[in-house]
Amino acid sequence: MPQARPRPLVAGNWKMNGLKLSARVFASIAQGYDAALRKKLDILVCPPATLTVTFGVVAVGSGVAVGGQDCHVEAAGAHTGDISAVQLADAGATYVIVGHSERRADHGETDAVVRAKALAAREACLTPVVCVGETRAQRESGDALAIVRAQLAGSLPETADRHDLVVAYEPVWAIGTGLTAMPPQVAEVHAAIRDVLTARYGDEGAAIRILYGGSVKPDNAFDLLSVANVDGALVGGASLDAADFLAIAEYYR
Ligand SMILES: O=C(CO)COP(=O)(O)O
Repeated sequence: MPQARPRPLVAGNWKMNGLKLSARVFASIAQGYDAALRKKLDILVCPPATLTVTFGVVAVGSGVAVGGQDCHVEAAGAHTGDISAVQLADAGATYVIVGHSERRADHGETDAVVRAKALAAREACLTPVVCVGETRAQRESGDALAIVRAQLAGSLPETADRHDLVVAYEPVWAIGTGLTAMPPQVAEVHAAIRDVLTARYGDEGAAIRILYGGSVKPDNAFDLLSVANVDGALVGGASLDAADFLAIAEYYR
C-alpha cells in the first residue's frame, strides 16, 4: 500500500524581528487560517521569545501553533540570556527550531549540541524542527549531500516518530539572499533526507515532515512545494507579512 503523504506544515521563523505591535500581523495570519486550510495543513509561527506568550494568547482557538527559535539543552539553571524548552512550553509553544544555520554559525552550535537540544525539546513535549543545510562553498565543491547526511547523523535523535520530529533543509546560500535552490536540487537533497529518516525510523521516517527553507516567497512557493518529499516550508522574511505567508500556505488549499 502506498504511504500517505505527511500532513504539510508551513512554518514562519521571525528571527530577531517583531515587537508587541506585531501581534496584529500574527492575528491576520490566524484569521486567514480558515477551516478549509486547517483541514489541509498545519501552520506554525516562531516569534522571538519575547512574543511567545502574546502570540499564544492571540492563537487560542485559531489552530495556529507557536514555537521557539532555539532552546538550551538544560531545563533550568545558571545560563544567562538563554531560554529552556520547558520555559517555551510554559509560554505556550509546541514546537522549537533547533540547529538553524544562524545558530550554528553565530553561536558555534555543533551537531551534538543540536541533538541535545532536540532531546531537551522532546523532554518538554515540544516538537523540534531540526535544521540542516550546506554552505555555498560546500555546494560548489559537490559536498552538499555528504554535509547534509553528516549533519543528520549527528543532529537527529536515536528514535522519532511523525509527531515528535520535523526536519528542515535550508541551504545556507539561499537564506535571506533571494536565491532559492532549483527544484531538482531540492528533490535530490529531500530524497536523501527521506532515505536517512526511513533507514533510522522505519515506517515513521516516511511520515516525518521535511520542510524546505531559503527565500521561499509567494512567487516561488508553488514550484518548491510541489517537489517530491517537500512537506512544507520554513519561511523567514516572507513570514513577517501575513498576506505573503498565507499566500505560501495557499498552495495546499
Ligand atoms: O532561515 C530561514 C527560515 O528559517 C529562511 O529565511 P528566508 O526565507 O528569509 O530566506
